[in-house]
Amino acid sequence: MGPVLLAFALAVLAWALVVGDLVRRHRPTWHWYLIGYPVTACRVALTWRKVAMLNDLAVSRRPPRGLLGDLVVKGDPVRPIAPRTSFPRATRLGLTVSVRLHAGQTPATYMKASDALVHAWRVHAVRVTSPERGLVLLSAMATDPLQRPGLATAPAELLSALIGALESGGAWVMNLRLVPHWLIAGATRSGKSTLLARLITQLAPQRVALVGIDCKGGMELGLFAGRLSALATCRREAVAVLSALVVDMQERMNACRTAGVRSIWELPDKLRPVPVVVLVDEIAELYLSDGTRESKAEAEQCSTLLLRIAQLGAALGLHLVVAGQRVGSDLGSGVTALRAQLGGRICHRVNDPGTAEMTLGDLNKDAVAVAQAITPEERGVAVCTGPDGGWSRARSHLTPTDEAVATARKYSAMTPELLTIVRALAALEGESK
Ligand SMILES: Nc1ncnc2c1ncn2[C@@H]1O[C@H](COP(=O)(O)OP(=O)(O)OP(=O)(O)O)[C@@H](O)[C@H]1O
Repeated sequence: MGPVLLAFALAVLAWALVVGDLVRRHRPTWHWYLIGYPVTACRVALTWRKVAMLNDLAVSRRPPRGLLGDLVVKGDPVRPIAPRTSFPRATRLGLTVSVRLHAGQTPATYMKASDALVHAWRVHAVRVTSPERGLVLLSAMATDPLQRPGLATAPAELLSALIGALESGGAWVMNLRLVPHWLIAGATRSGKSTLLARLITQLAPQRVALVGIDCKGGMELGLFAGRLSALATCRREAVAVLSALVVDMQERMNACRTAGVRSIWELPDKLRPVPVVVLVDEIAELYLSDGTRESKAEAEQCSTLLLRIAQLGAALGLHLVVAGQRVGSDLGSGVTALRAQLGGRICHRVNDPGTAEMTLGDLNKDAVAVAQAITPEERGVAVCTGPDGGWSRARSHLTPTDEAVATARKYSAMTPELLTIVRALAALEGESK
């Protein structure tokens, strides 16, 4: 009987392994709840004390010095106590543990230890947040949720665009009413153009004017020309378009002043001008100068005009979405000043640490580190800021170019005419003839 039983046990084990592997591949959530979560929860419980001690999360109630006879001796604190944790709670493909902070500790200490937790718990990532004073929440993710993000949904609102999915599984939404201006950074092939295409397809069906500034000869934004109220393809045209927008902005200001309101959103529907979203592809093209006086003057003009629109445009329905491969202070002080006005930030994979720092550094140092860890294979993955001041990893929904172009064409009849800009561009054309 012995060998028969052994063979039977081995067969059951082999069957369980095969079924387990099938479930893991085809039903990862079931696999997580049945096997992954219990195993990881045990790992959290068994390793917590050791990880806490090795990463300075544990503290000793006794002072690190004491008296030995007449001698004062110093040494490592004895019997350090690890912070109290809650029972690990399962989430979809992850778990959360809340930790009560020792007096004097801050969430930053836990952020530093997150890498050690990743290895000890054998999970994809651990994020640290602080939902209330004295408490940190450690959220562990078993796998990268952005590898195959689900299609998130969000309510359709004016000036709001569903861009993709957040690491938490929620919808990644760019709402220009909540955050009026945005900076998007990313190296070549990181997913910037795909994101801009996604934004255009989402805004195209709305009563919104889209203005493009693409000084790479209009190669990217030119594809959507049918739905653009104006397109500048060189810096000279950009200056004309931005100057016309500033004139338009002054008219909007006058309209608000006459009606005694603070923003165009308080104007009656009949009087409210159409909101304008200015999309700038490759910001560096506007700021770089070849050293000639004319080029320097143009760069300075662009810088001043963009800054004016960013400073005053939000209440007047003028919004900036500025994208670039490299955003650094070497482009001039104007870029740093502009960045301060662009509250929304999106950072894809970047080539230089300076760009990640410039995009996210003034908001959150941990977000910079996470953006720098995005690999070339993770196209469309970015670190984005939210309206509440927080940040998250996210991935845009892949919108193929032909689909975006078709959508722009479909809604081309909805393109509002911005007369000031059309006249400015016509005047420029007249000058060059
Ligand atoms: N969200 C995404 N999911 C999957 N693939 C993506 C995603 N976004 C972009 N890609 C892929 O990455 C490639 C590069 O994307 P994209 O052209 O948008 O990059 P880019 O940053 O604009 O590059 P460049 O500056 O050279 O134009 C494309 O082939 C696209 O299919």
